[in-house]
Amino acid sequence: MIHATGLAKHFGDVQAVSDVSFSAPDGAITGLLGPNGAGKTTAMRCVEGLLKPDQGHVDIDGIRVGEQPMAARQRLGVLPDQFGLYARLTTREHLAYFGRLHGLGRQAVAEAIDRVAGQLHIDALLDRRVEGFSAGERMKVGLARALLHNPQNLVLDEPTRGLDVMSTRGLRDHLRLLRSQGRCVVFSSHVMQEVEELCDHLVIVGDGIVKAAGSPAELCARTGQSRLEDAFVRLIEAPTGVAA
Ligand SMILES: Nc1ncnc2c1ncn2[C@@H]1O[C@H](COP(=O)(O)OP(=O)(O)OP(=O)(O)O)[C@@H](O)[C@H]1O
Repeated sequence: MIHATGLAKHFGDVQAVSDVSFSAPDGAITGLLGPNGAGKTTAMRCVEGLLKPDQGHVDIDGIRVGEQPMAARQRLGVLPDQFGLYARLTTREHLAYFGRLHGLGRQAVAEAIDRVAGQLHIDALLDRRVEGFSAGERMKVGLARALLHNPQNLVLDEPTRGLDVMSTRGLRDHLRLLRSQGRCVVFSSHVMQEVEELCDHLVIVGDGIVKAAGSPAELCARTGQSRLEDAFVRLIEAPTGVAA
């Protein structure tokens, strides 16, 4: 379970996030949805412990990220923007490196690689260099890396960017599987159809604040719209506080 409370972060003169709070429960997929520049990535990076917020805090399974970053990271898998892979390593070397960073021993790393390779059907990629991989292949390696230490919580920043229909469907199925296992999944997206299909809970972020939160059906009902896209536009354009 992930709780973000009162996050604020600025970069020079830019207030990227002013006040973002949300809860992402276990056994659910939570979507952070917002227009370009809304502050989604900044908020996610605070959750991941990659950015220190100016204000506010994040708790992962009750562990405060700012106070116990290593313990929090053990509970969290991250699929970063652009998948963050080292082109010169093979998939296996890549996964082994990250497994060791998570403190897994040699045998545990080998077992974890076998497990994620089976889950994500990437056996054929294990001994190839990441360089030259397609977007879908890179995504799978990034996801395998995120799941290697079997985390209870998973955050993904725009995971379907650049993926074709089959890879997108494969990812979607995998996120549903993780939900059915009781994991907490948070992802950011611009793609309305995707969040509508996948998310149990949506957090609408605009201008660095949370404009509204609820299930897709609740957000449609609250704004009197039948389509999520129309509800989203209403919520983003609503004066601060009115729609939340
Ligand atoms: N490292 C940085 N330095 C300066 N400004 C930044 C930095 N990171 C983010 N910003 C600014 O903060 C604001 C929020 O950016 P952020 O990337 O969090 O938004 P986003 O909702 O993820 O956008 P997108 O959907 O376009 O990826 C933007 O105005 C962006 O230019």
